[in-house]
Amino acid sequence: MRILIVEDNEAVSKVLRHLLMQELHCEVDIAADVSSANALPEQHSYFVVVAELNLPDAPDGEIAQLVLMSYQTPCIVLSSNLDARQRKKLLKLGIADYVLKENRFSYEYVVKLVARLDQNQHVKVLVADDSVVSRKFVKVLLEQQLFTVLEACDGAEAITVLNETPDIQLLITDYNMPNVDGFELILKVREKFSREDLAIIGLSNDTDESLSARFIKNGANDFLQKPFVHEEFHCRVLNTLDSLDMIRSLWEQANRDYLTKAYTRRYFFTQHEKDVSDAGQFALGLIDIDFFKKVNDTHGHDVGDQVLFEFAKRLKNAFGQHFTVARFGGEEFVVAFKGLDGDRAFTVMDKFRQQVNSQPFITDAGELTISFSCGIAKAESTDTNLDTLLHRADLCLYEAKEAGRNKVVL
Ligand SMILES: Nc1nc2c(ncn2[C@@H]2O[C@H](COP(=O)(O)OP(=O)(O)OP(=O)(O)O)[C@@H](O)[C@H]2O)c(=O)[nH]1
Repeated sequence: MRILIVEDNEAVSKVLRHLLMQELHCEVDIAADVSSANALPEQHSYFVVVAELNLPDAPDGEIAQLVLMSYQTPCIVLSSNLDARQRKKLLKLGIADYVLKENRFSYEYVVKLVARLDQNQHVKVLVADDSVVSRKFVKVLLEQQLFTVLEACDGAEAITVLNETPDIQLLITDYNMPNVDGFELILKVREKFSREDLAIIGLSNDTDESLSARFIKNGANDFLQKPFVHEEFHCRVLNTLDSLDMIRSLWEQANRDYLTKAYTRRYFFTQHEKDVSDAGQFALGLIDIDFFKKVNDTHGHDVGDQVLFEFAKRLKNAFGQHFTVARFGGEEFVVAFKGLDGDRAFTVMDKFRQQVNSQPFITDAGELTISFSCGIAKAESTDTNLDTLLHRADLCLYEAKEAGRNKVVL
């Protein structure tokens, strides 16, 4: 990512360049005025231009138009003070945002904004509104922030689009729509998409003051009364997406192991507790890497970590697409073979065992040959919980270790 700063105050441009390079690891060019900036976009392609509003050779914000029209690049405007006329003009032009140079937080905000714009390129937003004018207006605002925007003319179409495009992260929906209105839409959507899957913002020009609370009680994350100003819209959208990121990150921390990114014991139990007593086939494999302490003792903890990471990667590649792969702690892993009987689980696990043992692990200490032992237990009609199944798998694992390791025991 490459960024251009057009700023005549050297102290400001240096601080900004330092922060952008440090935080976002991007390349940054600086121009002190428009005439020196003009040559640069021919040499480089810029992700965004951060430009001062009043430059020596462009004293009235002409730079913003130049960046948007000639450079065809998103623009963040910096200013020491912005009057109402200039603000209106800039928003109408379609800048990504403006930042008032008030204190050091202003520069941190610029960095956060650039990072968010970069992320937004991969974020899909669905706008559901029966008014074409209103829908297009919201779409333009979102595209200024580099979001990919999909449209639906009512709630029914919104549901279809969401089902066809499950990676949509944000739904912005109007209240009054034919067929399926905003409330009904949210209720239907929340049956399938949880708060960590999809964020929702409600919109309405209805004057009923209970609307915002009703939207949020029905499952929306936020609500905006129409007509709204650009800045409020952008802030609400960004706040909502920040919260979504935070919820997802908490979910990841609770459900994925930090080192190997395999699922945690907690996720394993919440996901599979019921499978034990269900009518379908269910088996699990409890895995323990052999002589792992020796890897640590001989080559150090970091090499031990590399082995764990690579082992989990191989496990996920082999089974992760269809089955849950979890790290229970240390060098112990579990695979939940939902839909497989014990014999089939044994066969696939034994094949994996042979692959692991025959393909050395590349580590900082060179190539290491790794083996593991595994106990497989299948669910019986008398089983009522995962612990009893895990206990049986553990007994089989013990047998595999006793029999010399590098073995799978059913
Ligand atoms: N590098 C690293 N080591 C870990 C981690 N968690 C646990 N260990 C180590 O894993 C080792 C487990 O050793 P043991 O339980 O004695 O088992 P083993 O050496 O694999 O021997 P067997 O299971 O009997 O074949 C210990 O040395 C732990 O310190 C981790 O996250 N990283």
